[in-house]
Amino acid sequence: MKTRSIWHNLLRGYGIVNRLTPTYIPLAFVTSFIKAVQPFAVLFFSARIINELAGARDTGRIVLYAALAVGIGFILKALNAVATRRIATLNSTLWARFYFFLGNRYMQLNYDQIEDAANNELLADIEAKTNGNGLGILRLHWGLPELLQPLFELGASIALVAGMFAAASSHEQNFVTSPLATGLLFMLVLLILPFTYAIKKREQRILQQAIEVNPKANTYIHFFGDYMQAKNAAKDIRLYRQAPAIEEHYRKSDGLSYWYKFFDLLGKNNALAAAMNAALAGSVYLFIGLRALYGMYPVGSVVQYIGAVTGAVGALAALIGVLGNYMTNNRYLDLVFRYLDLPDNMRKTGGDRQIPQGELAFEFRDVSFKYPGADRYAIERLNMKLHVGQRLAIVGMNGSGKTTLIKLLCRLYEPTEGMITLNGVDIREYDHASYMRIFSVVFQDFMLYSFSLGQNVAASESYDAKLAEECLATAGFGEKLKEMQNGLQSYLHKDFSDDGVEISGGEAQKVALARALYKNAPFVVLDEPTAALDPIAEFEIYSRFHEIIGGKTAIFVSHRLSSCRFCHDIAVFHEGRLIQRGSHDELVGDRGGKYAELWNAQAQYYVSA
Ligand SMILES: Nc1ncnc2c1ncn2[C@@H]1O[C@H](COP(=O)(O)OP(=O)(O)OP(=O)(O)O)[C@@H](O)[C@H]1O
Repeated sequence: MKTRSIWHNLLRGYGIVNRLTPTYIPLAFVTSFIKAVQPFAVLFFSARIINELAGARDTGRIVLYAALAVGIGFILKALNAVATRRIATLNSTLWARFYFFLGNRYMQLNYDQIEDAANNELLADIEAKTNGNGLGILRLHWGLPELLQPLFELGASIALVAGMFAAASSHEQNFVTSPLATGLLFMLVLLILPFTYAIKKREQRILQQAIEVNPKANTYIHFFGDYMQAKNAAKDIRLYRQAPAIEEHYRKSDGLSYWYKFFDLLGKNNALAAAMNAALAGSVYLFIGLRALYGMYPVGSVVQYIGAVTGAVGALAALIGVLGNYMTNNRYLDLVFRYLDLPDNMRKTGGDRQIPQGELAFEFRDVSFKYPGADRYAIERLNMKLHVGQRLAIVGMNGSGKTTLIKLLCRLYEPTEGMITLNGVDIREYDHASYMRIFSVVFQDFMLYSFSLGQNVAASESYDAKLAEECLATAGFGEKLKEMQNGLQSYLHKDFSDDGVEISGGEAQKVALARALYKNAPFVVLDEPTAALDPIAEFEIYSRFHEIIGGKTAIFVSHRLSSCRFCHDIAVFHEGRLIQRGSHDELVGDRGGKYAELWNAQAQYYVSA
């Protein structure tokens, strides 16, 4: 994929830095300016003081220069301290803000984009390059003072060295004092720059190899870093002795040899740069010293010009390095922008129709669906109607397409062929957000977050406590709630509170059910809602199922066929096809049918020997 121009990426990247840490850019300008100018201000006044000492010796002036040097130095230092403190706070929060920014984008992606491995790999790559190597947006953030400071230093050096040229024209006595000699000195300075450029370029090439040598290296480190500490992996790690396998992956994934090469080169380059700088500084001292001997400059100006010329060279070398960094970083900025520019399918396909008032009826019209990259249909030519108030149970063997059907209904995926309609209109024509409001779903792999119980039930920061308690009681969590010291305010898990409560899998399922009830949507979809419940809790839920669901429509996926009996209507799926539909008695009566086969297979465990 083509990398976008560095200017485009820089502008967009700094736009993001500004959005994440709004005062950072002006503060970076202030601190860089102060840091750059401060030594030159001291240099300037020191030169004036020496000139006075060597010349007119006017005490008043000397005191004035000293006072100005100290006063300006003090003001600059104080300003710098304030700005630097603020910058340090912003630096420490940027990382978190950036991850929140990436996470927010992730939440906006369409579900099929999340299940797309390429998108996940892209995100892992961005996180790894950001976290492991400080590249991408973070690099722009850290890099700004590195860019600005030498720019200001260059400006200040040029301002201080200007007098050197003015003096040159009026003092020509010999070669040393001639303008040609000034020109040669600058040629020497300019000659060093291409060397510096070549050195930095090589450094950047090796750095890039080190970063790219094993594109998965950081992804592995990231993944295993999380996995090794994941609470829900702890049991498997111990029982399947996964630690050696993890170590092996870690070992394979390291690209250390390139890093050694990079640091080795960096050391050599630094030594070479130091030698070049020393040679240059020597030449500058000699040149300016000789000119002072010929009376071309007052002695104080020697200090000023030497400081300014060497400062300018240092600033130029630093700028070359920083620009190299920016160029290397461009491809990592591109990764971030590729991720941010992933198409917004969810909004694009959503029309703006509002959900009709009154009765709602869904229809699957010849719907087929294949997961991206799959060669087999997960749902094939499905024709099915669903009316308000209906209780539909969906049964079938593992992998028969039950959960996929729910994902299609909830618009997490779009049909590959055919369409799903609501009151005769393609569901894609409805406004996405209002469409989502008509479903309360409990998925098999539901998630609760480590916030308070009440916030979990309401899925929001604030909640109606009475309603939350009622829903919890209806879902069978009433007794447990009474035991919880802080009631609805009890935190689940200990991530955010030491008093957090650990709940069992079945209790969590009850909370998830309460969350679905709290939402009070007209369609309730329950995918294996009682798989983790004990037999008594399960019996309670099913015996009160009609009371719990009320006038709502319920779609209910379960492997426990006995719990489907209360549904008016049972749909049997097999290999992605709807193969039977009817009441329990009708389906059991069809002795050669799949339902009877599943029913009999399950029933035999309950028949006493
Ligand atoms: N994200 C996915 N990508 C590719 N294929 C998938 C994905 N999710 C499910 N499948 C495949 O689609 C088919 C139907 O899966 P689905 O989850 O709908 O089955 P299910 O009837 O709900 O199964 P179970 O009873 O085990 O929950 C299976 O063959 C499964 O392997």
